[in-house]
Parts: sequence; structure tokens; C-alpha cells
Amino acid sequence: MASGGASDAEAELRRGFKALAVTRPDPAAAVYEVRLSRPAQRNALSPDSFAEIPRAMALLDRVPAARAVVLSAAGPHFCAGIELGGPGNPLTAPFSRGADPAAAAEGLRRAILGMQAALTAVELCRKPVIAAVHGACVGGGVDLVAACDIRYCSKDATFVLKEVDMAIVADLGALQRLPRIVGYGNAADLALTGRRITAAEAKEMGLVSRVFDSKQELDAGVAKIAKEISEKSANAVMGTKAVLLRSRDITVEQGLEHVATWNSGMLRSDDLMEAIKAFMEKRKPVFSKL
Ligand SMILES: CC/C=C\C=C\CC(=O)SCCNC(=O)CCNC(=O)[C@H](O)C(C)(C)COP(=O)(O)OP(=O)(O)OC[C@H]1O[C@@H](n2cnc3c(N)ncnc32)[C@H](O)[C@@H]1OP(=O)(O)O
Repeated sequence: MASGGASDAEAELRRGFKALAVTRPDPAAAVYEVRLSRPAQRNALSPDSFAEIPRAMALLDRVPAARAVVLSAAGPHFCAGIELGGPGNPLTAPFSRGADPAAAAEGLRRAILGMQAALTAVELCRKPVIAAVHGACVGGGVDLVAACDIRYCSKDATFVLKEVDMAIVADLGALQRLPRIVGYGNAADLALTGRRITAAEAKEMGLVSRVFDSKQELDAGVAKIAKEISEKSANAVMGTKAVLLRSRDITVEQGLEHVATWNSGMLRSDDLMEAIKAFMEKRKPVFSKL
């Protein structure tokens, strides 16, 4: 992974990716799009995907022109889950079937932790990440969107946690994140039955916050929402993501303490003064750059 300043990160982004396409579709919007780009394999998550998702997220974290990120996918489906049968799949690689059970277990454990970290990188990116899901979103694809901050989909989208039918326990975050998104009952329903749900049902249980009529409308709608977010105070947006995520994992009392400490620093921001001034002057605020 690259280290250094914003221009290093931009240059590194331009060097490109194999399993992803990272672009800034509208130069007038501080929004980047990370597109899963293995359509022939239905965007099954390969070792390249697991290496590149955290790399892209870490770089976008540092790029000032990325104030919101859209996670989308090329081809007919969003994601077919973990790549099955690929030579580089660490879950089925020979080391996990070695003679020494302890060494094999440790190898598998490290592989799983690495893949988990790749998806947690979406949360670690300080910028909001919005999933735009169309077509099928299977297994690891659900783990991936569960790590995003907001999920939208098109009417043709379906979601399925297929792991239970593959004879495994889902281990890339869905069992931890989904109950906090859709509630324990809905998460247990999805995880234990392995049933595929439609976009309408995903909306009803809160897995997605909005369903668009078509992929085209999804893309346009998400681009508009991402642009709107990108025009808000970056400190306020990044702070809101950080506080929401922290509050998710601690008690209400601890969360209130955390946000009080956060805002004791952030309430001194130029952006707040500008927001108040703009309100008084009846104009749109102009917030500071990152
Ligand atoms: C050891 C691993 C342990 C556990 C992993 C758990 C986490 C998970 O992600 S569980 C879910 C795993 N995924 C699947 O079960 C596969 C899901 N795929 C599908 O259901 C369908 O492919 C589809 C996404 C609904 C798309 O259907 P369709 O448009 O009809 O395309 P296909 O003809 O089925 O596929 C086209 C092409 O893509 C290849 N492919 C699809 N999914 C995967 C995958 N997960 N891994 C590798 N390759 C995949 C499929 O084989 C086809 O390849 P061809 O070479 O063109 O035949």
C-alpha cells in the first residue's frame, strides 16, 4: 500500500487495479466510484479483489477529491460471492489441508482474518461508502455491502447469504454487521435459511434504504445523492461516519461521551462558522476543502 500525501494517493489510484475500476465519473463532483470489474465471473471476489478493495479504500481515504465513494459493479450482477474453485482461493488452498492440523488451522485463520480485514477496510475509509446493488448479491457480496454505510439497489436486485448451503458459517462480517442493520431476527432468517430475498423485501427489512426502478435510475440516483453528501462539510460527514460506527459497538452512555469529546474539538471548525454565516446571509455555505 502506498504511503505519503494526497498526490501520491492520486497517482497510485491512476496506476489502476485488476479486479476493480476506480474512477471519478463527474469532474464537477468530489465523488469516486469503485466498480467491481470482473463481469465474466459475475464479480466473484478473487484474491485480487481482496487485495485491491482495501488498497482502493485506503487511497480514497487520502484523496481530498473523494468526499464520497460509490461501490458499484459491472455486468449483469453485483457480486457472486467468493470466487469458488480459483487457484488462489486461500480457503481451499493446499496449505489449509496440510498434515499438521494446528498449522493448517492457523493458516486458515490467518486467511480468514485477512479477508475480513479487506472488507472492514470499507468501514475504515473515513469517507462514506454507498453501495449501489443491481442483480444478484450473493454470499461474500452481502458481507461486502454490509460494511458499506448506505445501501441502495435497483428493482432487479436479489440478496442471498448462501454460506449455510455451502456447509459453512459465514465469516466475513455478515453475521456481525447484519443484525445491527436489519435486526437479529431478519439476520437469522437470512443466514439460517439461505433464502434469496428480492429488492422489495430487502427494503422492507432495512437492508437497503431505497429501491430504484432500473439500474440506470440507480446509477443516476446514487450519483446525485453521493454528490449532495460530497458538498457537505467533510469534517461533519467524516465525523458522522466515525461516530455512527463507534456508537454501534458501545453503549449509549459511552457513545454520548465519545461524541461529546469528538465535538469538543470539531465545534471549533471553520465549517460551522460558515454554516451559521451562510444561514444568516441566506446563501449556500462554502465549506473548507479537505
Ligand atoms: C471455500 C469457499 C467457502 C465459502 C465461501 C463463502 C462465501 C460465499 O460467497 S458463498 C457464495 C458462493 N457463490 C456461489 O455459490 C455462486 C453464486 N453464483 C451464482 O449464483 C450465479 O453465478 C449468479 C451470480 C446468479 C449469476 O448467474 P448467471 O448470470 O446465470 O451466470 P453463471 O452462468 O452462473 O456464471 C457466469 C460465470 O461466472 C462464474 N461464476 C459465478 N459465480 C462464481 C463464483 N462464486 N466463483 C467463481 N466463478 C463464478 C460461472 O462459473 C460462470 O463461469 P463460466 O466460465 O462462464 O462457466
